[in-house]
Amino acid sequence: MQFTKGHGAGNDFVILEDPDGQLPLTPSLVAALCDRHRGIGGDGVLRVVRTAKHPEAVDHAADAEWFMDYWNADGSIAEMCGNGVRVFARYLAASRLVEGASFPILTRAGLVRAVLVGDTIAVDMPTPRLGAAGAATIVPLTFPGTAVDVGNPHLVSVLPDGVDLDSLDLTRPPGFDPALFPAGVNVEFVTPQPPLDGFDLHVRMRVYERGSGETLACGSGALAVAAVALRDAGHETGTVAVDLLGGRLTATRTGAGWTLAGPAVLIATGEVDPSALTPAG
Ligand SMILES: N[C@@H](CCC[C@H](N)C(=O)O)C(=O)O
Repeated sequence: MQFTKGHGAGNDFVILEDPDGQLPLTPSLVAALCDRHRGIGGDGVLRVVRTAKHPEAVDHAADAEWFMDYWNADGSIAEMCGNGVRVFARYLAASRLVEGASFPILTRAGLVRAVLVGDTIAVDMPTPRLGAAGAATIVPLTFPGTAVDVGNPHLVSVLPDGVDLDSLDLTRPPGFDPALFPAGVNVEFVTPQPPLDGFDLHVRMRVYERGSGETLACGSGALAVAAVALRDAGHETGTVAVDLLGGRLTATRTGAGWTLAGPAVLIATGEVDPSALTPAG
């Protein structure tokens, strides 16, 4: 099985090109591929499949040629991946599966458009929808937060003064209210940062991702964090610098919608023998 490995701000993916949707991809194969000791290793899998050839996407075949079939490292499926979609775009362009520097991609959270500008890729993302108040627990502490829907679910918690972002133990999943997030949630912890030239707001965040654990970056999470930061600052629009363990992402809200910009890098290609992988679980 041919694969490519890539990452966006350290959020890393195994990319499988499967234009006709014929790969027998299963949760256990995805988990085995993403295993960092016995597999290739990754926070998730991006299957590159023609929209016309995927049952979840075929109705939108006229809107985009390619569908991002995204899987988390544990083999679960998610609606959106903000870093994944940039890496997906980089792969499409590098493999000459698309023409030009701007093209649509179908995701489970809807149609987006990627624009390639040098090392950076900007994607017009789903508008984050702010929801109910919630809370994230890292025993013995509980942090109030806000539910944010970016196509996938997020819980954004701005840390109170005196709590050091770097001190949080994210080796285990933070607790959350399952009634508020019946399908699970990605949990972001945030601290405001000093102003930065060229940005309206500047924050740092760490994330515990549903299905993948703590990752170096989460693009949809950065968008959720930016939406909360703009709300808290009383801004209708603006550009937010979001610093993550793996680097900086830029989230911008204009009157026309939201854009997420950042790096996307392909680092390797190879061949993996699925029969040599250790089944997950
Ligand atoms: N890392 C991604 C988000 C991937 C999906 C997430 N773990 C979920 O289950 O919703 C990003 O960059 O947005």
